[in-house]
Amino acid sequence: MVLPKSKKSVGLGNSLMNDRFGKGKGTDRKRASAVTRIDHSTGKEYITNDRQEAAWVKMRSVTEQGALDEFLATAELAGTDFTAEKMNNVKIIHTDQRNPYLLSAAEERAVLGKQREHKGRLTVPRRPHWDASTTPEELDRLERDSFLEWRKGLAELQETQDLLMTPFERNIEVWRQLWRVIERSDVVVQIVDARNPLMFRSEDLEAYVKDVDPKKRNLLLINKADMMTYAQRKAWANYLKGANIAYKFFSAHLAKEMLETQEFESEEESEGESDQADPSEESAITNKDHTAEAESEDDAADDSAHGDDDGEADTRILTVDELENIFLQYAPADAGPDRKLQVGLVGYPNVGKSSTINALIGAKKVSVSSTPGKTKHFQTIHLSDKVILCDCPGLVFPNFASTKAELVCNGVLPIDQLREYSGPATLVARRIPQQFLEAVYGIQIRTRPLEEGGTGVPTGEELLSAYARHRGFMTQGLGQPDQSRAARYILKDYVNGKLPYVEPPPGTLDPKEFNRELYDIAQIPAKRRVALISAMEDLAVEGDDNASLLSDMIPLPTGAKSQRLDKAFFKSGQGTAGHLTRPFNYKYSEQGMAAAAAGKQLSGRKLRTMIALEKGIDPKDVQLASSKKHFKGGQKGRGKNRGNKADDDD
Ligand SMILES: Nc1nc2c(ncn2[C@@H]2O[C@H](COP(=O)(O)OP(=O)(O)OP(=O)(O)O)[C@@H](O)[C@H]2O)c(=O)[nH]1
Repeated sequence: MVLPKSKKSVGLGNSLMNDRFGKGKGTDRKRASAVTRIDHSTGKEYITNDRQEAAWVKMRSVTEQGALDEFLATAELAGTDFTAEKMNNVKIIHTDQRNPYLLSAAEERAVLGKQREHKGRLTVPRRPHWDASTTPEELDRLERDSFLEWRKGLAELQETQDLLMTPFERNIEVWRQLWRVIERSDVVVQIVDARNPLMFRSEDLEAYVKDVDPKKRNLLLINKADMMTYAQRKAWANYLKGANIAYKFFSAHLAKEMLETQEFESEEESEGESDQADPSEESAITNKDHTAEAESEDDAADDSAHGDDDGEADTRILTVDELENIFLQYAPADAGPDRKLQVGLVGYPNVGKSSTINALIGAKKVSVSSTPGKTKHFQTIHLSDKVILCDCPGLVFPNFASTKAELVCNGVLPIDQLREYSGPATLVARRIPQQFLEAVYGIQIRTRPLEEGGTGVPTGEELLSAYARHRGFMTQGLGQPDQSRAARYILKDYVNGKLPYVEPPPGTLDPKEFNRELYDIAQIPAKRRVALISAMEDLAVEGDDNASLLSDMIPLPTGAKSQRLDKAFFKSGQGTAGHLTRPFNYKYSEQGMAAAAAGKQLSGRKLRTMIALEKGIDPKDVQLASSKKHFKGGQKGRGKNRGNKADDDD
């Protein structure tokens, strides 16, 4: 039987035609406006009825293109008819040739070797040379030609070497913004994510900055440094110094928190002046030597070192003021007193560029507004009478990647459009210790026993199934755990740092050992921490009272102690998925913990143990004040503790 063709059905051919030429384009004169274009091969003008693209369409980031889109875009860039282009210049590259799953150790070594060999070809496109005699049309043509050459070079590298690359920016308009930012900046700051600084760094961008003008300076700003332990910062600092890379650690998150604390404290101070505070309400729980004065001293120490342990310059996480001072050190020596320093900020999407700029301008109370004029797409922000920030759109640089799973986990490939999730989930299951995953989510991951061929590490599927079952995510029909939905949640938690993992610097460091400290009990959401401690106390685990590393507290699943602990911890009613808001250095306030404990009706003894664990002191030294009213009506707490929503379910 032949089914009548629905009028609404859209075949591939139709959709391509609509996509390319638009429905009714050409016939509907009202919608189509005549545009004069230049045929770049002849230099002659011609009229086309293409709709004029809005500025945002031109600026839209193009990273992953299907073969056909890539082909059409290349033809358009070449300014020639695409049928002719097809015969001459364009080869359709299958960017998906590489195995998107994980690599074996041997494969990874081979890939890394090949990447090293071809590293020099990972270039950013250069703006061709131009001078006063170059007409805008000539420059446009030159730029397009050289951009096309650049794309061909990278396509060839991908094709002939079978190397997986980042989905680098393919829209010339975005690169044009970068060119302008580089041309006008005295210092170009590459913002990278602390969890994998080198992955987000473009070495060639630094070379390009120097090509444009040797007087220009480069700085690698390692943002999200709050996600690293001190030892991790130290290891990276040693590596970067050894490689002669100018770097600084920063955390837009901590900077924002510090700003809020300052605002809150100044509000409190002004309130306090008119209304004398009741000293008994200052702190409901204190330990013997942790008085209000001591606390303010602690705050000051915290502030000055900005979460740093010893204030060492190499590992220090800068405050906004310090960052601005560093910028000023890069001011050209020959600049006159009236000339403002121009600081270009570039980086991949999601590395925290906006957050960094917001922290900088937040401290200055500057409102963001773009300077009208030629600089339509990148923003210029007058930070002070000495510094102008130039904010470039986030863009993906050409870089190698070993697998697609890595690109997903680094936040370079979007999670919502993901179809293959088992590779990235396996990477998460390999990187984050099973005990930590179980404690964070309140799940129990059933792994295949060693004697049946299990490896002792959960597979991606085992992790996803456990999570899906726990959250009640089931597929329609067969009612199997909905792994794909579970993957979206877990991968987002990984990308936003709730499941912490920092890549070690290249060398011999073992990633497991490098990250061990990250899986600290302080990382577990408050609710689950209470349950965990409660379980420990029920079992009276001896000698572990002051242990805070989860890996110390919960031995390998095969251990007898662990099985007992698991049972107690996972007893019914303990499991709701919880979340961390801050992955590292996150100290719950005493008030916050007490509130969580009050919700759980914890005994004073357990609460004391919990606080002792948190503070690394003897439980006997913890004093509990009786005041419960402090916890009523939400915890305003001290500024330092605001935003402790660590245990929210989603
Ligand atoms: N832990 C932590 N998270 C951060 C920090 N800075 C930014 N983030 C988070 O990283 C994510 C991306 O931050 P944005 O500032 O939007 O990143 P961006 O680079 O401007 O991204 P685009 O606008 O896409 O270019 C957000 O979820 C931020 O909350 C930081 O210092 N520490």
